[in-house]
Amino acid sequence: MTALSSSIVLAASIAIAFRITLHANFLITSATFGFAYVFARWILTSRKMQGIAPGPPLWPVIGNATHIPTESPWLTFSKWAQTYGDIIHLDAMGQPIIILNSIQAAKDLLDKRSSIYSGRPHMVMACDLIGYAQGFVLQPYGEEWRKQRKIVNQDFNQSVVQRYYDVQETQARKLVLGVLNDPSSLESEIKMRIAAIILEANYGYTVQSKDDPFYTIPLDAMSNFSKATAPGAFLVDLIPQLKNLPEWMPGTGFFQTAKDMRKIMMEGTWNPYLWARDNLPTGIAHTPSLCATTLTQVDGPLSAADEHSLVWAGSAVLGGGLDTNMSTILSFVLAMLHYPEIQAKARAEIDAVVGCDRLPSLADKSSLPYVRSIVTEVYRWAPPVPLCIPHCLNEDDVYNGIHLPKGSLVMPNIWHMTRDPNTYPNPDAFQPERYDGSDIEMQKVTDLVFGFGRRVCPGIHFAQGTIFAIISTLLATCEILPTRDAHGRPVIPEVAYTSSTICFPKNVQAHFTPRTPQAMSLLTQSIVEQEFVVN
Ligand code: HEM
Repeated sequence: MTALSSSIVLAASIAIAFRITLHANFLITSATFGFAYVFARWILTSRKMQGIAPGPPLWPVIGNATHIPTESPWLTFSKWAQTYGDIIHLDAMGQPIIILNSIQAAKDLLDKRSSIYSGRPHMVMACDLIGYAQGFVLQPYGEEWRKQRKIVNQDFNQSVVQRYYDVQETQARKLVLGVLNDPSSLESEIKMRIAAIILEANYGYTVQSKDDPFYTIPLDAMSNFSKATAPGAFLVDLIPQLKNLPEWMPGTGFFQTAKDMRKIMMEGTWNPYLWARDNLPTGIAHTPSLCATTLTQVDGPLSAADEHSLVWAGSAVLGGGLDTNMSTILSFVLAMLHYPEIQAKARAEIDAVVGCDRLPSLADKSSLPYVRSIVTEVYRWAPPVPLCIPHCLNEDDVYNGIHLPKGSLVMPNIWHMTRDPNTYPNPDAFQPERYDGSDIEMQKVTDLVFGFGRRVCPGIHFAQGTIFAIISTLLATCEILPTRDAHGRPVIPEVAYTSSTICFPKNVQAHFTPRTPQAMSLLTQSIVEQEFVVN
């Protein structure tokens, strides 16, 4: 029984006793027993007695509910590491949460014991009432999750992902032209171009404009996903029994909200897939794509079960790939505003390797170690998913003598790991030089930032293509400069982040100017050529 439910039982018994008799002695006796019960339970559930990891003091009933911060929790968990160590146990009204503050613990548990650490939390509103658990980000560890992961892996694994380089380069160039023409469009341009890459790779579909419903409806579905999974947003997640109430009952507006969100989710997930399925035989849907790979592997139509897996795998790619990539590019722009000298150094490398007569491409990646170091330093300096996506522990476990209870949410604090001053001296500084051009050192960062074990990000290689294409094109063709205030003074945004699972730097605005007239004409020319090829 959870602390919450046992305390409710206790409170109810006291209330009944109160009604039965008003005898003062009885009341005093009940109150004394009640207090003794709560106190005894508190002692029994104390950390030492349970053998659980250290953490802030546990209060009866609520546990650590009032200690868990809502603003940038990774910063508080990082500070707590000094007091409580690498593994912290929190209790949110009966829900155990384990924070892993060390690389060693994360690897020992999430990588090496991944057979029991690969679940995901179950959220009533998002999973049961709306249906988001059909996509594999929230799916429990099991057969359907495995099937969808396989579909994504076969299209985005390291050995085949080059097939999307053209799309990534083209959209990177369009993005740069877009911000050169209108720097105020930075955020919307990044979002649109990253979504365009994913929609091409998923469905062979070319986004027509920022109003295209194949682009806008999935975005609405993703924004609803964030709302539905925000901690504490829906009471039904705290009291799951509420989902059994009749829908006509006052106070059950969450049923209608769930229906509205479900409709948007279904449209955003199915419509682009149905377009791809219908347009593949006519050649209108481009290939290769994730859908084309699976659809062309069978003679005739897919079974309903296989079609379901394909549709939801595609949806998870968009869900997993859009905000993470967007956050990375915005953090890059922010870093370049704070460290302009790094732009100059990167350009010198690009000019020496690529020259001025062509644009950089993904084929140049292996010859541009400083640009690769910049990309890695962005991941380290501002990991887009600072607390990872929580894993769920499916069995009781013991690690270094610490009891880790079944059902715990396990959160590796990636932010803390990439700021460890022993590994990364002066960790707040953006210093691509710290890798000394070594890919082994850079990989140590990507090994953290893309998650752990069997749940590790399946889009890691695809993401790295998109990010490198955009960053190298921006560096090769533009000066990234601060905007100016009314008095002509440069405005450099402070380094501040939202508190969401995928965090974004706040208020990033910049001014972009072409480095040379030649850079501008190379960009325009490459788009014209690409459109000629496609048409
Ligand atoms: C900078 C870019 C990206 C970063 C930093 C990133 C990071 C992450 C992280 C930390 C996780 C959680 C891993 C875990 O639970 O241990 C994850 C999961 C996931 N990512 Fe990415 N990701 C990125 C781009 C992408 C892209 C482009 C795709 C599309 C192919 C993608 C698809 C997914 C999916 C589907 C999952 C859920 C995997 C599962 O639950 O089994 N991500 N990502």
